[in-house]
Amino acid sequence: MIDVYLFSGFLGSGKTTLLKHMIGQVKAQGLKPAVFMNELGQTNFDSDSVDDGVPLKELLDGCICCSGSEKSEAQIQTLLAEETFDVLMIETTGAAHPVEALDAIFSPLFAERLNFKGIITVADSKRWLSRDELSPQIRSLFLEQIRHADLILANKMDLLTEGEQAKTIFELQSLNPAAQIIQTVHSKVPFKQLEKTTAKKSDDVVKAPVAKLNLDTRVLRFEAGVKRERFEEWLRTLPDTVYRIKGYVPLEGDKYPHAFQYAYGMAQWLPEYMKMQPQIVVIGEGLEGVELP
Ligand SMILES: Nc1nc2c(ncn2[C@@H]2O[C@H](COP(=O)(O)OP(=O)(O)OP(=O)(O)O)[C@@H](O)[C@H]2O)c(=O)[nH]1
Repeated sequence: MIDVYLFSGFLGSGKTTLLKHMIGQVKAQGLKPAVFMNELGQTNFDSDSVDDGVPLKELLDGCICCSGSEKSEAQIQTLLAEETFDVLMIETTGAAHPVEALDAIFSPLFAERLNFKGIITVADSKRWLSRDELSPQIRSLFLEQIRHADLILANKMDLLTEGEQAKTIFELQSLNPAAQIIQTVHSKVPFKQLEKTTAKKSDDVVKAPVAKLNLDTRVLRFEAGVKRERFEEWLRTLPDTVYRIKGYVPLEGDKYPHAFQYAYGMAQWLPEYMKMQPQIVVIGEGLEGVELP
């Protein structure tokens, strides 16, 4: 399995700086890193930070979250098909909600190959102290990135007085009591600290991991084809806390499993012209009782 780390954090907080350190350290351990970068603009200036020889894929001018997640999936799939590597580091845009960015990683296509290690959020400590100046929308994203982290780097500590440093750590910890917080300057942290990070996991059925707030994922496999009606009936019985389903559903009588998407109670079926693994990933809270019909 390939370990996957998701780097989150507000614009300019120090994600690319972290990426550079991590690439060096991963290599020094004799492991091979690969990088997936997401930029909102059409050009990725940060890609120069990635050494030659490190497999790199980019999603430009779109967000890894929401509408961009399918493109991201395709890019990650290409990376897996074309390259051999041990660690995948994903840098999201500063505008991405970290939990939405997980969508691309939780694809059923990768369930057997990717081991999600967690969300590492680089928090700009200086900005944290002046967060009240941000617009409510941006502030809320800023807080979400910290709230959902498995590991928080309280970065840019060099710009704070001792008193401000203590205040920042206390406040960050109050916002996300479960996360480990490390104070950093220029995102300097040993890769070993990241390796210790684990995203919350559920039972054996879970192949993909979990973000905070009890978000679980389950991979459910089909043994045989199902009737579409029966499957849609089953969807209606799911609790509201199932936020997302995607994968491939084999329908009785059809040659190939259909591509299937479900979000906000709405289902979408798409024909598929290749034999994909008949399995779906379910993402939500309280998924213990969720079984296929
Ligand atoms: N003073 C100070 N500057 C830092 C620190 N960490 C990063 N920087 C600087 O902050 C700027 C932004 O750092 P990046 O690593 O590019 O930030 P980013 O999160 O990748 O930025 P985006 O990709 O635009 O979201 C750079 O000029 C860094 O040198 C730090 O701990 N202290």
